[in-house]
This record gives sequence, structure tokens and C-alpha cells, in this order.
Amino acid sequence: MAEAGRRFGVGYALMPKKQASFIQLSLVDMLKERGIDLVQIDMGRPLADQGPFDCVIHKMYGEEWRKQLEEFRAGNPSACIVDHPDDIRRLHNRISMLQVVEELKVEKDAEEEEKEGEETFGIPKQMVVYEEERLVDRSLWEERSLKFPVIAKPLVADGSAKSHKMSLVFDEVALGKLKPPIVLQEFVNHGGVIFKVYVVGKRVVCVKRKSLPDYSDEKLGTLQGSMSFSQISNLTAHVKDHEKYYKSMNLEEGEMPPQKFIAKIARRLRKAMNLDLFNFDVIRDVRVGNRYLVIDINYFPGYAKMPSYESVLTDFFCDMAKEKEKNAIVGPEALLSDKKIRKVVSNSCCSQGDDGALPVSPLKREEENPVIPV
Ligand SMILES: O=P(O)(O)O[C@@H]1[C@@H](OP(=O)(O)O)[C@H](OP(=O)(O)O)[C@H](O)[C@H](OP(=O)(O)O)[C@H]1OP(=O)(O)O
Ligand SMILES: Nc1ncnc2c1ncn2[C@@H]1O[C@H](COP(=O)(O)OP(=O)(O)O)[C@@H](O)[C@H]1O
Ligand SMILES: [Mg+2]
Ligand SMILES: [Mg+2]
Repeated sequence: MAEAGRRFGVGYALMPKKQASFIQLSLVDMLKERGIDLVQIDMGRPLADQGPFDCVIHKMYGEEWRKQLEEFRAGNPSACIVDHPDDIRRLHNRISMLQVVEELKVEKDAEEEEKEGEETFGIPKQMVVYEEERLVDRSLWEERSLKFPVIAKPLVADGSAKSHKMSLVFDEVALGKLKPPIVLQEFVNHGGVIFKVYVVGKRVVCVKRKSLPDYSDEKLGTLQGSMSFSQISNLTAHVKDHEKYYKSMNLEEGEMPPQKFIAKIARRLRKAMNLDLFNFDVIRDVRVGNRYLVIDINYFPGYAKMPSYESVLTDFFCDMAKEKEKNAIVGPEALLSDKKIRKVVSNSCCSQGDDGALPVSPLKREEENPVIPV
């Protein structure tokens, strides 16, 4: 139920495929009830001429769009832009995206001692190669202690089909055929399951997905060349019904990582990257058991596949509206120490009593995928 005041307008700029998956009637309706309207941004007209928007969400690339956002911001200083293109940019490169995880580790080591038996996290060994002749440079491999098999990933992660084309490489012959710039990453056996951790502001949802199978040393001895694949964790994602989707992947059995541990990584990543809308892929290293490796971070992922997507997103936008309200009362100066000040908005509206409580999931799997506020 909306309050008497002005409604909260959220403009969205998304590619057609993303729009089709993200803007579902169930979300639009739930938001409407809470006084929030989702409005499509017309990419054929200047953004600054559109609105008014209290908030803009987007997943668009390029300098032209960046300029449009800047102009919009200049004309609408109280509107929030989720998220800033400068912050999103680091996720367009597979080296810089994981560097931030390495930086978290340093911060963690400094602030708390690692206790025996406790979960640890990191990233797989990896290196970037820019020139073809360097691909088979043994000294480079030794320097990084890299061994076959490796996963070859395009350096650029710009959302194109090409940027998702991976190959599992078993030997030097196949390695020589790769096209740099490419990231060579240690393949880590992980029980054939990845964990996708969706972050929506302060809310976090972790789900299991199918991944590449493990390879025994014996099996590896028989393998040659390379194997190409693309978006392996999404192969059955067209199945709409969540229950059927999980069953179809036989993922019932695998143990989930501890929620508190995952929430801690999510909270730190959110803060370090200054981003509200992202997910990250985590695998559990079977050699160690309680060691988790972050292998990928995606901006504005496929949220519609996330359990309770409507309520999680609705609560997020309600948070935005509340923040705006609060800011209108205390004034922006009071919040200047907050790094996220550029997202804070004023002249608010709406939102029924959202007290930050956990949203109720309509799905059966809610015990396994609870929404953890970070
Ligand atoms: O389309 P979806 O729903 O499969 O979402 C894709 C994501 O799937 P996920 O939610 O992680 O399962 C997908 O995640 P992965 O890279 O497959 O881990 C990407 O975020 C992809 O965006 P982009 O192509 O990298 O710009 C996302 O694609 P876009 O919808 O943004 O094009
Ligand atoms: N280091 C790794 N060890 C084992 N499997 C991996 C590793 N990196 C990626 N994978 C597998 O490859 C898939 C795609 O890799 P990812 O880096 O997530 O690229 P994308 O951006 O296309 O999702 C992952 O979901 C996982 O199944
Ligand atoms: Mg991925
Ligand atoms: Mg990705």
C-alpha cells in the first residue's frame, strides 16, 4: 500500500534480453503496492530529458551512456544512480575483478587471526597473457606455479557471447591455439557445483548451480587438447520453475557453504567495490574442503533466477526510498562520511513499513537459500 505522498520512480536502462528477464509483472506489481514505479528509460532520447526519476538502475556499456548518466546527475543531484559506471568498470576485466578479492584477504589478515579449521577464501592461481608467444613460456608458468589443466578465459568480460567462451586446456598444443589477451586460471576440482552469491544492497542470497565435473589424476592422464564451453551454470536456466530447476540439476545433496562466512565476503566485496547489484561465483576446493575460491563477479546478474527475487528487490528499492526520506530530514551533510553519498536521494515519497526484516520467501527452498542481510 502506497503512502499519500509522491511515488518513488525508478528508471531502468537494460538491454532487451535483460529487460525481458528482469522486468516481470510479479516484480512490477509488488513494487507498485509499495509505492514504487518501474519506468523504462527511452534509449533514443537524452536521459536528462526524461523522468523525473528518484533512482536509475542500468546495465549499459560505453562512453555515450556514461556521459548521459553524468548529465542526468548534474541536473538531478538528489537522484541515486545504482551503480556508478566507474565502479562497474572493474568487473569488465577478469583480472581487476578478482584483484579486489585479493585486497580483501590482506584487509582480513590484518584485522583478524585465521583460526584453525575455519573457512578461508581466495582466488585460483592465474595469470594474464597478452602475446601469443608468451602462452607457452615455461618460465612464466613456473613463476606462477601454474600447471595443466587450466581454464582459459577471455580477459574482457563485457557481456558479449565471446567474453563467456571458455576452454579447459589440457596441454601445450591446445594452449598455443588460444587467442590472447587471455587469462589462464588453474582448474580446481570442486565437486561439480558452484555457489552463486547474489547481492542486492545489504541482502545476500546464495544458490547452488551445476558446474564442470572433477577430473581425477588418472583421467587427466588420458586427456588431450582442450574442451570449449560457455555459461555452463546457465545451461538449464530456461526452466522457469525454481523447484524443477534445482531438481533437474540434481543439486539437492551438496553442502552449502556457511551463511555467515558467505555473508561476510559479500559485505566486504560490496563495500570495497562500492556496488549494490552484483553476484559472485564461488567454488569449494576439494583438496582443502573448507577453502573457497571466488572465480567470477558479475554486474547486475540474472536476478530473476534468484529465489524470492521479487521481495528481495522490492525491499532493496524500499531501502533506497527510506534512505532518501531520512536524508531529506537530516540533510545530506550529515551523511557526508558515507562513501555511498552519491547514491543518497532526497525529497522522498512512499514505502510501507519496511523494518529491514527478512523478506518471506514464497519458495520451498527458502530454508536453504535464506536472505541474509549484510
Ligand atoms: O541473462 P542471465 O539471467 O543468464 O544473467 C547472466 C548471468 O547469469 P547468472 O545470473 O550469474 O546466472 C551471468 O553470470 P555468469 O557470467 O554466467 O556467471 C552474467 O552476469 C551475464 O551478464 P554478462 O553477459 O556477463 O554481462 C548475465 O546476462 P545478462 O542477462 O546480463 O545479459
Ligand atoms: N578456476 C576454475 N576451476 C574450476 N572451474 C572453473 C574455474 N573457473 C571457472 N570454472 C567453471 O567455468 C564456469 C565459467 O567461468 P566464469 O569465470 O564463471 O565465467 P563466466 O563469466 O562466463 O560465467 C564457472 O561457472 C565454473 O563452472
Ligand atoms: Mg560465472
Ligand atoms: Mg561472469
